[in-house]
Amino acid sequence: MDQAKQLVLALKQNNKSHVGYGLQQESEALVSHILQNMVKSSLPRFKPKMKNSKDSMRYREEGNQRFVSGEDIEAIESYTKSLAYADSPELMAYAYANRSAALYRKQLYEECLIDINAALSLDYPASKKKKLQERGQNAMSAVMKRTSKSNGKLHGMNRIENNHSSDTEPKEKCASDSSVENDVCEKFTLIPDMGFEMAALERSLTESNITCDVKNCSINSLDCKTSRDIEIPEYLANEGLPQLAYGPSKEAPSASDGVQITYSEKFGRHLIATKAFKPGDVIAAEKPFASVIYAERYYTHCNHCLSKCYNLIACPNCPMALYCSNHCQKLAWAAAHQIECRIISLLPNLLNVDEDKIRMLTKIMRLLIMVTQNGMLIDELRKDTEIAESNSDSRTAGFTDDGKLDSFNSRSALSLATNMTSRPLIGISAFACISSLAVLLLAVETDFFKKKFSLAELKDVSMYADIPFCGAIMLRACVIMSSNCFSIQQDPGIKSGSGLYVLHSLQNHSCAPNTFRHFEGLTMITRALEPIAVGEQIFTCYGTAHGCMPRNERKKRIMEEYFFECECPACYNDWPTYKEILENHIGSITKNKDLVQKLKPFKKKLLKNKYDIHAVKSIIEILHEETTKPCEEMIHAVQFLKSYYLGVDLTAA
Ligand SMILES: C[S@@+](CC[C@H](N)C(=O)[O-])C[C@H]1O[C@@H](n2cnc3c(N)ncnc32)[C@H](O)[C@@H]1O
Repeated sequence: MDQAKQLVLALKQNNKSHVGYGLQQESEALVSHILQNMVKSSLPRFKPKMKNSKDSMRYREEGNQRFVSGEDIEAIESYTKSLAYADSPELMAYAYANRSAALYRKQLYEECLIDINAALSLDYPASKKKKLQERGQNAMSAVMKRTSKSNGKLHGMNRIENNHSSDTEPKEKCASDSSVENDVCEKFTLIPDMGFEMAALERSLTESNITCDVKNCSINSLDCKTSRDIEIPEYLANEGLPQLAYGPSKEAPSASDGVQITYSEKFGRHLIATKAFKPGDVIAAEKPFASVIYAERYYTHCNHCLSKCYNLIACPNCPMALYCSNHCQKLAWAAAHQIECRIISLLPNLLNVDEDKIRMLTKIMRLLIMVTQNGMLIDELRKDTEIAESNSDSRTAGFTDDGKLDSFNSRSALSLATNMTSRPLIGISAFACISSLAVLLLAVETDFFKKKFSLAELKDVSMYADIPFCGAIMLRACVIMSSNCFSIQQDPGIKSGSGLYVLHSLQNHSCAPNTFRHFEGLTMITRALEPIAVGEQIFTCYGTAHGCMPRNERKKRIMEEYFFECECPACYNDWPTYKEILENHIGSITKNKDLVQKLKPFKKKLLKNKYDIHAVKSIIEILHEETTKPCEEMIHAVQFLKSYYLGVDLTAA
């Protein structure tokens, strides 16, 4: 048997627990072996995607064509690409100016003004400035009109300050005396030329002394949200921030004090209710330990906070990372991008645009960067790994010294389920190759290991213990992330990235879960979908809801991706899909006169006010008590509850 296969088998067979710890030595041996072979073989040349005028002009032209055909949103995306690839102030200015035209036509006037200011502050040709300024005046009038009409708060203002306005620039005189309009003028003054700021920006990024603290990065990234404010429906804004039912748990502060971490052979670690939950109660609220944007959202969403943004600004070095604000850009640089910047632009050429591999590589590299704080804490991580590996208790694996599962602690993050024993050899081997490639790129392309190595230096990789150590951490990251990551959906139906949420990763799956999740910024919030009694397990759904997928398909997917046989009530009893239930009125209560009578007052309340969420919760409680599933009315009621918190149109529910 060849050596690599033996090493993979050792990883599967020596697996001491189902969680992340206990495999460091075996993982290092496997990664070292692959690395050694990679270094010996003739690797393709690492050729990065760089900013360049040809691509910038090509995307601008693409944007122009889309603009002419009336496809404004698509044009905005093309102009954003043009901006990302621009390698001169002039090309950047063109991209901003053209994007402002599409934004103007889309009636996104505030965003339009931001881009006009950006173009004017760069090298926009003097001969074309007049037209741009005219557009700016028109956009400004439209904003003023809109603002005085609503007399409300103006959204999106921070970004103009964050991005390109300058306090030192003279402000244009206001045409009106009204205080709202004065405010508008203050925020949206068209600025004259400010010169090219790229060098200054780069300097400020490099010199930035923002510490790489996961907790703070996440909190700050929420602060930068401006466009989100507009999108949250008023009824939700009035609800205030979601509060954990019963307050935070002492053992797992991101969870409610009404749940407990438990372990069993059958379920591994999981969450059990120790107090009763009502529909809508918040069971957990958590920011991600690490999150990454999906490549298909590079030019529509902020690389750091993952929010949708029409005014993305570009990383000065690479054409792949764009941000909603300078604030997010600085946080991203400090947290991980200073290392990743070089690598992400290599991947498309290196991995032949295999999206799954690129996605996994970016995720594991991000996790490594976070757990070692940009490579500064490798020794500390090594010591901590030893402490963590000495705990053989599956329930408390990865708990901190003060006995907590901490959402922002590396030890806790690296303790999540790996499914190593159940994985096919080929899957582990593929992950080992991706991890070896990732650590090799870090060693030869960045200063992550304090210096840049040449390939020749790495012929005997055992001389540099940090390299196989970090490669092995990334191998663990592969298996952890493939079993635990959640897609992040800040806007219903739009998955903008993927996040590792430590506490949420302890939730097991059911195709008929008793909870649902939604996002506020990067924070994931889990709420009870129906009453949950003391002693019941908290279940989430891993993307195979019984209503939308037939049983065989669900079971196959769950087995292939999560390695267990789903025995939830929907699978066990082969419940029909939503379509079948609704078409055939399965479990309908219409013939149960008493129950219909009981629900009447709440339905009346809802007819009066479709946002009366208390009435919906009462209906769910009554149906939960008095019907068996599947039940047509229950489907409507829980759909309504979900839609309410997801902020989607309630009339469609
Ligand atoms: C995100 S983790 C959930 C927490 C996990 N039980 C643990 O021990 O950390 C996903 C893994 O948990 C296990 N799992 C999830 N739902 C399960 C269920 N309903 N029954 C049995 N195992 C389940 C599977 O091994 C799955 O790959």
